[in-house]
Amino acid sequence: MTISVAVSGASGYAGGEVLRILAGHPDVTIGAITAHSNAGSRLGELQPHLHGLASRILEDTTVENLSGHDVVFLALPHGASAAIAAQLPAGTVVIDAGADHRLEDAAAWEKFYGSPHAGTWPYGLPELPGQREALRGAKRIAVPGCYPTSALLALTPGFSNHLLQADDVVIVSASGTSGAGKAAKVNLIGAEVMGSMSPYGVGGGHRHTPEIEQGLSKALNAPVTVSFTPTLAPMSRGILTTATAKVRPGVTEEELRHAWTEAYDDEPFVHLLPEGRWPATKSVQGSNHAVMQLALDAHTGRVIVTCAIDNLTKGTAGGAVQSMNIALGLAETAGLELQGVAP
Ligand SMILES: NC(=O)C1=CN([C@@H]2O[C@H](COP(=O)(O)OP(=O)(O)OC[C@H]3O[C@@H](n4cnc5c(N)ncnc54)[C@H](OP(=O)(O)O)[C@@H]3O)[C@@H](O)[C@H]2O)C=CC1
Ligand SMILES: CC(=O)N[C@@H](CCC(=O)OP(=O)(O)O)C(=O)O
Repeated sequence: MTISVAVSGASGYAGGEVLRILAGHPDVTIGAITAHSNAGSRLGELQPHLHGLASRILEDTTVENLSGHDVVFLALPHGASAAIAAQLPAGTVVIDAGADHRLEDAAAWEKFYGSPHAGTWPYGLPELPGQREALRGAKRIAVPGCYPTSALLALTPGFSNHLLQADDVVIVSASGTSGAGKAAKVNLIGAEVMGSMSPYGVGGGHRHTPEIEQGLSKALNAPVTVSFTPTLAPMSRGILTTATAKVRPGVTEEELRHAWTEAYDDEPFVHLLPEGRWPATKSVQGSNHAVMQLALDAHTGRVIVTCAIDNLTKGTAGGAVQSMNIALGLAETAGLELQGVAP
């Protein structure tokens, strides 16, 4: 079976990463590739690493150009995907890398994104409880944000097994600058970023806070509140998330390790590392894997979980392709046999 796929936002980081993965996918042919200001350009000028697709021309991102494919990936700025998605045929699998369809709470959407809520689609993080089943046969998929991917993978086993307290969750993440997209911004230029680290969105203001709270609250089946601080790190890609929460009285490190092992032992892309080894972003760079480690800090009664992903792969395009594979009944790992890189 060959699946025809269109990729919008193909000049950007997320769309480019979708193409990098699809170029090696055994069941896919790449149809239309579209952009906005770069429509009309050769892909090779904008994504020089995609050698096999270099001569392809970017078309305008229109419903007409995206129609007629089995699957459409939307890798567009927030707010741009909902209008296009609404006009694509109901039978097409539409996978939105943007935030438009992630949140269930319309008020939270309006507060953090400042526009009307477009609705909620099945969430493309199959490792969450029940989520793989929800993605089977899905025609619309919301790809999680990159920070929520790492944070939810880090803490979900603790909440779904009722091992953690819900009101004192602290998450600090460091991200490579590609997480901010390809458009030129002064805070992302080399002189600002190289050899320097700085937080942003401090004090509950980051739009991924409600997305993380939504996921953890579902895992616990009760409200979870989160303090989330993102940090810009001097690297091009990768996320290292450190998530901590108070454990419930009497919970031991052995119980914690057992819960995380049970959750991820059979997962092809999520790994609790052997005891004593801690995650590094480089070991997952360019791959769809997430690696994590945990410890119980007996002094404060907190579990510390550190999780590394590649923001563009497991955090966006890899997760998107993994979800597509599940939705279409393909092998879940198809096209995703990508390894990390050595230091
Ligand atoms: N970067 C990351 O780590 C992650 C990104 N995402 C999401 O993926 C989406 C794309 O992000 P990213 O690739 O980083 O961003 P980029 O800025 O790198 O790319 C944006 C893409 O959208 C196109 N575009 C810009 N404006 C419009 C418009 N008005 N209508 C249609 N297309 C438009 C651009 O085309 P052109 O270049 O031709 O102007 C470009 O192809 C976002 O929603 C983001 O939240 C999700 C998880 C992680
Ligand atoms: C470094 C950086 O700027 N990161 C982005 C998150 C990127 C991402 O995953 O999320 P979305 O899909 O929700 O855009 C940010 O903080 O907004």
